[in-house]
Amino acid sequence: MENVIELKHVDKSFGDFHLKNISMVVKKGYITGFIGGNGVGKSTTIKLIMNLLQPDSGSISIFGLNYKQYEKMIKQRIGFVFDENMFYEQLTLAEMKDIIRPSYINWDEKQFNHYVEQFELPLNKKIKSFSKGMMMKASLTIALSHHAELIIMDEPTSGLDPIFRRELLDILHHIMQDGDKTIFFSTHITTDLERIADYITFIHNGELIFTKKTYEIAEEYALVKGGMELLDRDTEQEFISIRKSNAGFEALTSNKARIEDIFGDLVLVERPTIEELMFYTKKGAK
Ligand SMILES: Nc1ncnc2c1ncn2[C@@H]1O[C@H](COP(=O)(O)OP(=O)(O)OP(=O)(O)O)[C@@H](O)[C@H]1O
Repeated sequence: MENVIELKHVDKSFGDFHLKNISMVVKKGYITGFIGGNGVGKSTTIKLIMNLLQPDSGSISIFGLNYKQYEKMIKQRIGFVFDENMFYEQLTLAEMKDIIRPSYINWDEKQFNHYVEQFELPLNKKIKSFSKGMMMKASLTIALSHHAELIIMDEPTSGLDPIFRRELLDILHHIMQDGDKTIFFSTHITTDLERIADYITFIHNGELIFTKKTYEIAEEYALVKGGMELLDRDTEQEFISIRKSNAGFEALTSNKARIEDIFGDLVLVERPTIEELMFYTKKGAK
């Protein structure tokens, strides 16, 4: 399976913040969701992947190519969708398109018109009058009109209402039918991932926790609930983190099978949501 994005031992520091020894891959033909709490390094990683920042050490390759020699070639093949407005607000979408079009060898006017129609975007209204949802659709239209093979999105669903979020996820799902495309997107909204992500990459405090197939997470991780009498110094070591209360404990494990061996049916073993996974991992790291 081809890796569209590959980071090897990437480090990047800003003052107190360190992105530490990140090695990760994004596989071709899949949707990978990129999760982590506030300020853990998601945008920094995306900027490194886009060559908007350079790593202090380590290497980054996109489509197997490095930015030093092949920047132009790589950028032709990426569609970058920000959560911020990246257009000139005083222009209309038609005018903006005329500025962007010459930069792309593969620009496809028919495709542009197709998405403008599908997304019901006004061509002749100033972009400053666009809602956040319209802006997102415009951004995606541009990415799809130059036949980007890799679509990278930083928080595409933040600030969108639930109906539009769902619509956007459907659009992304539809884009994937093409087979050649790869989507990498960061989000805080974990239910979005449960809906469409094939892989999940999780970072915390500048460190990569894992990249896993979404369904594997449910197989390996478990939320375990039981009585306090089951916990002692040894059994506590089996968990990533534990929340204790008068009613008993609730804890996260990354080794569901082992917990089942140790506790049998003395505990309740449930499938964690991605939100619970993030919550307990953060707690465990403290
Ligand atoms: N250009 C910069 N100069 C200095 N510090 C920066 C710069 N960019 C990011 N940081 C710091 O690096 C850390 C990680 O930021 P980053 O934007 O990557 O996090 P994030 O995971 O995307 O967070 P959020 O989900 O809140 O957007 C933060 O502490 C931030 O303040």
